Amino acid sequence: MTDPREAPSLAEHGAIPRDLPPPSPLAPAADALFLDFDGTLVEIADHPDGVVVPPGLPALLARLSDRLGGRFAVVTGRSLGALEAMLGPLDVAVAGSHGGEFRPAGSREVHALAAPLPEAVTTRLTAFAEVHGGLLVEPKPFSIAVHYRRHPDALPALLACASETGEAFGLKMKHGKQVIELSMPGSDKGSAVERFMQMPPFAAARPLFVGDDVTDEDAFAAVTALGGAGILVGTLRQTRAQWRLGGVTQVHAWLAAALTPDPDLHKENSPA
Ligand SMILES: O=P(O)(O)OC[C@H]1O[C@H](O[C@H]2O[C@H](CO)[C@@H](O)[C@H](O)[C@H]2O)[C@H](O)[C@@H](O)[C@@H]1O
Repeated sequence: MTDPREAPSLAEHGAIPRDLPPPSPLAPAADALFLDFDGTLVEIADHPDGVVVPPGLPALLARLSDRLGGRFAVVTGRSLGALEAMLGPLDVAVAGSHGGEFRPAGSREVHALAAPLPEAVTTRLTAFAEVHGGLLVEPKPFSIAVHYRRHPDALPALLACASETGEAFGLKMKHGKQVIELSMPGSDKGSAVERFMQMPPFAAARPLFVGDDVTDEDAFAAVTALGGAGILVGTLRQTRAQWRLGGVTQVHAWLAAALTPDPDLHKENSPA
């Protein structure tokens, strides 16, 4: 089996993703592609604002969307505002704040898939961060992130505070890469993918989701349930993804190769 679109079920391979084989071109008429941002399209940096965006990345995203007839989206934990602050205005479909914000391709109208985060949550976590060495708080419209990368000793206290705050406000807690996030219920990356897949031009396509973080697991589960496959980026771990790419460099190489026109496509589509 060499095609990620023919991924086996988890039971068949014991939930250990296999290295993605050399890329076959994305099938323009059949595939939908969803990409995470941090740790997938850009390398992880010490600070959320310290990420280095490769100069050709916005153009690459546009080409992927064109190639797939619009069945393409970036699905990130960042707010859409933060994403576009780095990439510039995007015409492709996007979902932000871990599925809380959703925008179809070619539109500037953002749809909310969750209720807004109560201001009191930001107030509470900001106060906590101040007395713990100035932890970095990143409020978003439908979630909030507290980064402990520069203050790892604060993690036990942060977990306790986040857990208590999550219970008090009915929020979901996620433990990402050196970050604790609290999100409004009712949305995650999986529900964002499901929402896209209900809409034209996504409907009936085979979805692939490429992501590195535990917060991408909801999306891996969603694409698998829809007949597609998850592609984990980075080191091996327990995951719902079926396939794996070694890192950001390998993701870019895979995307570049997947964009290469399929020499057999014309033959396959030609009448006998
Ligand atoms: O869903 P993603 O696009 O992967 O976003 C997940 C979170 O990414 C950002 O934080 C992570 O990346 C930072 C920059 O490399 C790094 O400093 C931090 O430690 C990571 O957790 C972003 O700041 C969050 O809002 C996203 O939810």
